[in-house]
Amino acid sequence: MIDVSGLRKVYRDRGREVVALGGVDLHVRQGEIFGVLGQSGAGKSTLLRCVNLLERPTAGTVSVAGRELTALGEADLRRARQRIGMIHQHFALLSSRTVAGNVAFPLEVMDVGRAERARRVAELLELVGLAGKAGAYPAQLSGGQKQRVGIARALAGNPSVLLSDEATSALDPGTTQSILALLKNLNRELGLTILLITHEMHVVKGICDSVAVMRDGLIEESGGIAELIARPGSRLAAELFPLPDPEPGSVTVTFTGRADEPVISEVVRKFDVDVSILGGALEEVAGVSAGRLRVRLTGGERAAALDYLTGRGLLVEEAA
Ligand SMILES: Nc1ncnc2c1ncn2[C@@H]1O[C@H](COP(=O)(O)OP(=O)(O)OP(=O)(O)O)[C@@H](O)[C@H]1O
Repeated sequence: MIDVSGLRKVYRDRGREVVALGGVDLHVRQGEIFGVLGQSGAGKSTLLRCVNLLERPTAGTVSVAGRELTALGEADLRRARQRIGMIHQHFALLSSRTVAGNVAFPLEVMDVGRAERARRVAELLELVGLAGKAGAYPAQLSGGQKQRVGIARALAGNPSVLLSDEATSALDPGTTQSILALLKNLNRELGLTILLITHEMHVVKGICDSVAVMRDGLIEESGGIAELIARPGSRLAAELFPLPDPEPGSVTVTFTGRADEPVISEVVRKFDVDVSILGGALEEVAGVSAGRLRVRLTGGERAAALDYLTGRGLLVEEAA
């Protein structure tokens, strides 16, 4: 649905070149929620703004829903952008317009007639749970309600893709959860593809199917969440399950979706090893439980026990 290839963006800042994107490839499948995770300055906002060409890339191509945006002239690009919604950290609402007026704004730009506009605004406000707030002004709304208006406005043009620029970063934890739940619902019910950028792991954990980890203008790793966690040396796994540096001889076992299988008691029984637990963490990620356990295995048939764990589909990493 979104294909980004060889994307570079170089800013010129007081005679100096800043490489914000150093050659980024990204593939977001139709109907998925894809998170781009990274620290401040990693290049996330630049990447998002290049996807709808608010920012012109220095090099590379961007295609959305089968159209190469980087090949379009301004008029075609404006039309293509109507099918790409965007929501912002600080909502970007017009303070002089009511909730209904804000949601109607893109429909006015698209020349949608008055009656159809009113019907569509009512439908969108219902969809985001704000049916009773049509006449309120942004200053009279909570942060979560403002973001719901932002989401309704972003959906006005029936987009196939929604871009989210740190949409929950200005919200408290409870409100964040309700906005994430709304985004997940829209993704499921409308088949909306969502590309979101965030510096918050709990956003990724809560709703993303796939993730790319960015640093210094490059993607360090990307893929389905369960697949990434199971990849040796995964940065995502290290951030999700922070454990101290491994002691020599210790073993780190990473698992997804099998927390209730008694594998540890099995290896103790089958291979006569002693298992000491040194640390561990368990999380619900993308709807499945996943975790990391740091253990020391001694005695018995240690090597066979490790092979058995690998054979059961667990990632087994032994510290030298
Ligand atoms: N208009 C600009 N002019 C010059 N440099 C810029 C401009 N916009 C961004 N940069 C630089 O590009 C790099 C990437 O910035 P970007 O805002 O994309 O990162 P980010 O990961 O979104 O960070 P944050 O979460 O803090 O917004 C940074 O070094 C930033 O200083």
